[in-house]
Amino acid sequence: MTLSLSKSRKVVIIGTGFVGSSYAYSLLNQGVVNELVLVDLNRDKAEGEARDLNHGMPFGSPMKIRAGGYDECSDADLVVITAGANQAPGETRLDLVSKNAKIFKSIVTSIMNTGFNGLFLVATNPVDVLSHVTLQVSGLPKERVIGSGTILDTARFRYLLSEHFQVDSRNVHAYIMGEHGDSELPIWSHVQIGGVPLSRYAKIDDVENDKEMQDIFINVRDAAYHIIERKGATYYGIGMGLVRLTKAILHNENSIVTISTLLEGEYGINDVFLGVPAVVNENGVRQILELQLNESEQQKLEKSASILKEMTEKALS
Ligand SMILES: NC(=O)C1=CN([C@@H]2O[C@H](COP(=O)(O)OP(=O)(O)OC[C@H]3O[C@@H](n4cnc5c(N)ncnc54)[C@H](O)[C@@H]3O)[C@@H](O)[C@H]2O)C=CC1
Ligand SMILES: CC(=O)C(=O)O
Repeated sequence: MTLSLSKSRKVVIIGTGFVGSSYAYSLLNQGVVNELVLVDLNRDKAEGEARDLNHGMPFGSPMKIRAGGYDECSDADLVVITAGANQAPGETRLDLVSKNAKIFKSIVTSIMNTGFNGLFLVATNPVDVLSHVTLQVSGLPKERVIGSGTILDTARFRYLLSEHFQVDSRNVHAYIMGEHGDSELPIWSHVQIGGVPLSRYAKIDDVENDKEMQDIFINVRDAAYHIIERKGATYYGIGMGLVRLTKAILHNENSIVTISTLLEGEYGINDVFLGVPAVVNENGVRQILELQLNESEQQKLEKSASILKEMTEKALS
């Protein structure tokens, strides 16, 4: 169902490559915003995408789509950053840090110079580190800088569990937390199918050490590598994940989603962006959910945080 948009909602996408254009296409299909502006270093690319998307308008919901410059950010509700380098086959997300941190410092400065006073949603990798760079350069309150974090990994996890157990993925409740990357972790202790804890549903005593469950997690963690080897990039899943977050924000949904946000003592971790479940609404991150993790999950989360902290310190220096 398409929601009626009584309130004007303007989104600017910075970077109209695979991810930015997939997000735009998904926004048009789901009728989430009134106004969408596409900005790219390659102005022709943004212009071409805007024209192509506009030709789908009679099949979607009425909205305004155009290519533009940074000045369009001055009255935007949400700026979504998908600009920068993506991984070559075999490259990790963290390998992109120096290239993309430099690009981000310039992009975020240009946006703030327009007087922008909305929310940032960051998808470029390494997303946790670049969300922190965005927070620092923008000077905005922390709740207004959101990274897509582990929203995609969580979706992959729910999908693979749903395939394994042959249950609709919307009835599988599960979280991937930590880095959007190699040190991420599955929160097995909180996986539920239709409200039934996984160990009970699947009759597995030690879920965390079960070979089939471990294989599912490895396929989640390594999904991007598998796709990049085959088609060069991933973009549909994250495009839809970004729309989910856009709806949570602009429609003030108070939804619980796994995003990257600055931790200040939650889970005993300080001053690092990482993926956690949080309540998101039109003001941004309202509240981080503090799940009761078991000892092994807590240790893995702390390890992931320490890897990100080291990378972030380098990127911010
Ligand atoms: N967070 C997530 O779950 C995911 C993140 N990604 C990340 O998204 C990013 C983008 O990936 P793709 O779209 O595949 O790359 P792409 O190469 O197709 O597109 C990047 C776009 O950014 C533009 N760009 C570069 N510098 C710019 C600047 N200073 N200002 C404006 N535009 C600029 C380029 O012209 C290009 O159009 C990568 O870092 C990738 O790793 C990709 C998939 C999932
Ligand atoms: C590329 C990337 O971050 C992903 O597909 O998870």
